[in-house]
Amino acid sequence: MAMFYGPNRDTVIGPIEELVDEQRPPIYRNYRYAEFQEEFFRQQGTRRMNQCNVEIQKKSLHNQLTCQIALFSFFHLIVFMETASIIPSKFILPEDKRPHLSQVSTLASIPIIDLIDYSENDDENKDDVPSSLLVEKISQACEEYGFFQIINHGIPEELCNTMMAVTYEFFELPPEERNQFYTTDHTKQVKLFNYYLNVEGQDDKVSMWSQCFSHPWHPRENMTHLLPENPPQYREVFAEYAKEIGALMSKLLCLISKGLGLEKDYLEKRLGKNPSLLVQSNHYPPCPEPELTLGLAIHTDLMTALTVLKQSDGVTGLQVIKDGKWMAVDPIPNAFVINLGDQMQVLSNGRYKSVHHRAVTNKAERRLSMAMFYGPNKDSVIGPIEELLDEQHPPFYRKYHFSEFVQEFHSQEGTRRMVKEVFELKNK
Ligand SMILES: O=C(O)CCC(=O)C(=O)O
Ligand SMILES: [Fe+2]
Repeated sequence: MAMFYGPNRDTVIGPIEELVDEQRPPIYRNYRYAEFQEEFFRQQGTRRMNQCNVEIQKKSLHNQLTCQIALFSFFHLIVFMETASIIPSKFILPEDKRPHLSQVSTLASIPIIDLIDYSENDDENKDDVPSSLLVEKISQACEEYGFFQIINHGIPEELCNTMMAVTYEFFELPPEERNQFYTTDHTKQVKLFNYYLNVEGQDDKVSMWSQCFSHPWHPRENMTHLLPENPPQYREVFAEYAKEIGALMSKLLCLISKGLGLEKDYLEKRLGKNPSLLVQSNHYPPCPEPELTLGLAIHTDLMTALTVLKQSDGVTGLQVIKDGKWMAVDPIPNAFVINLGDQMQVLSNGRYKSVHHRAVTNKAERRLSMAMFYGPNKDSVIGPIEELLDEQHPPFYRKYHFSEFVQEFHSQEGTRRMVKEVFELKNK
């Protein structure tokens, strides 16, 4: 365990004047420590930040500043993001990848669907019969937007608020404590990591202005002991939250199955027993230059069928594409954002959309989002649902075991991933 003691960002560093005379002229010029940090980030190659023992010895001809940095780690990246007043070039996107915030539509919105209308009748089996009007609304949202928000979903507001507060507390832990979860090993169950964007024609990857924390959300018994011990309530609150989200996911899968004209338990069965259930919490510190950065790059939720996302109240950041234009998904108090992943697009043979989205940063406030993912069991066979196919509707994808998709996903590491495209048939 290395304990570091470095200068304040504004401290001027250079050869101590008392040690300099005519026989020993200065061999370094003075610099502000912030400038040294900027130079450090500028010199980052394509290495991953998990290489905790990095040595760099490089002479910058430009300013004759020689850096020799040992033991620089992810720890510093976290500290830097949380205290920065200028942003290092490592986070700066090339012009064509920037968010162009003034062009984002704030007037349009994704559908808002009230789940209070869940059931059609009031008898004791009411939960078994979802209202056909609701089924229709959700089906339309899935076809047109691939995204919608739900209100009156039945999950206690206080539990959601506590979950968000405790997750914030996790990201507030001292970096050296949070850092124990940092890894780039994707096989790790519990991980803290950064996303990068590979830019064509550029050696350096651009880092996203966020930190992400991911772990399974079920089965609880298998993983509780792996979750953070700090904040002390994390394990307990998360277990309660996961239980509620699990029940909500079942309802949503039932509504979506009905929307496709299938039995209400079709999708849950098709996705298999022991589905892949992961949570990803994304923490976005305030950013001095929102126009130059992204919190999360444009993506679809590749490995999932369904995502239930909670976002911080009052802080906007999520944006989705609709008709080629970016649209903000402003948070509604006590609502969830629901979106479909690539597995649902394949299952519905392209009828329901997995839509591109991204997260942008802002100067004023930090933001947190918590995405709960529901993906197939690794042995499940995914492909266009047979009942949706006929002569007029030929399959657009070939069938695959989900494990095959996962393998393809990992083999495309470092590229702009096009995974479901590998399984496309010529009919498309
Ligand atoms: O921060 C957000 O709202 C977006 C999160 C997201 O898209 C994801 O975790 O996949
Ligand atoms: Fe996403």
